[in-house]
Amino acid sequence: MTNLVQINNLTYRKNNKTILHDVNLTLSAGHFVGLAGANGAGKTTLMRLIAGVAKNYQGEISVNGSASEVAKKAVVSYSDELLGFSRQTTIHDVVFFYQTVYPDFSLERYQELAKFLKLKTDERLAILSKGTKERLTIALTLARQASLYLLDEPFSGIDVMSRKQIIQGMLNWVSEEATIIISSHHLEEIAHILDELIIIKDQTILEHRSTDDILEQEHLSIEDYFESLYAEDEDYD
Ligand SMILES: Nc1ncnc2c1ncn2[C@@H]1O[C@H](COP(=O)(O)OP(=O)(O)OP(=O)(O)O)[C@@H](O)[C@H]1O
Repeated sequence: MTNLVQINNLTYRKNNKTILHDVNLTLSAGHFVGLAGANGAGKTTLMRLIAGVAKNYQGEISVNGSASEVAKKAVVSYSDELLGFSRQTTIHDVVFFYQTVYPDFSLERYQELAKFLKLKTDERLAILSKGTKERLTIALTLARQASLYLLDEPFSGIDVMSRKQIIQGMLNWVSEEATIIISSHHLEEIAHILDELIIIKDQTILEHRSTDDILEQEHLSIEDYFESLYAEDEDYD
């Protein structure tokens, strides 16, 4: 069976700086995967590469067996902070754009998500709070019927009570065959829904392990295990 994501010997440089070096990763369908790492470790960059947004890398990245950017964009749902829309654009206009561009975008599913996430249709992006923008990004990303969802720090501006509800809700919104990668600096909040954890350190994937394995073998919580791998670094905040 074809792996959902297959990365071989990936190295990515930008402006003469090596951001990721010799990354190898295999992901299969139907898992919740946490992506952890310190600030600047390369989490966003890795997501952009998997989504086909970042280009000019060395090595191989394939999704559902295809390395083409068009094929990746067709099966990977990734919304990077509503970039590209003017401040005057309304939520309704953004939704219409998604419907037009992505054949797998389900308006019915978006409406369910928007109701749950308390989004209004007529508001302009300019007046949305950080948390409301994040809610919109979550709704747009999950309203596609994709094979792979990438959520990059989706909850940083969302209040704690809503965060818990949204994290729980994600278990229902994403189909069992899909895989979802979530990056977060608050592993303790998402640890209970994760099947696997990826840790990026020193420009590469230091660990990719099942969370059950970490809990059983290391006798540490997911967040304590992550912190233990970074513990030797004095400048880690
Ligand atoms: N255009 C660029 N040119 C050079 N370096 C860049 C560029 N964009 C990002 N970087 C660097 O790439 C590294 C990885 O950045 P990235 O945003 O992927 O990290 P991250 O793990 O998502 O960080 P955070 O947790 O702070 O969001 C950082 O050191 C950053 O400074």
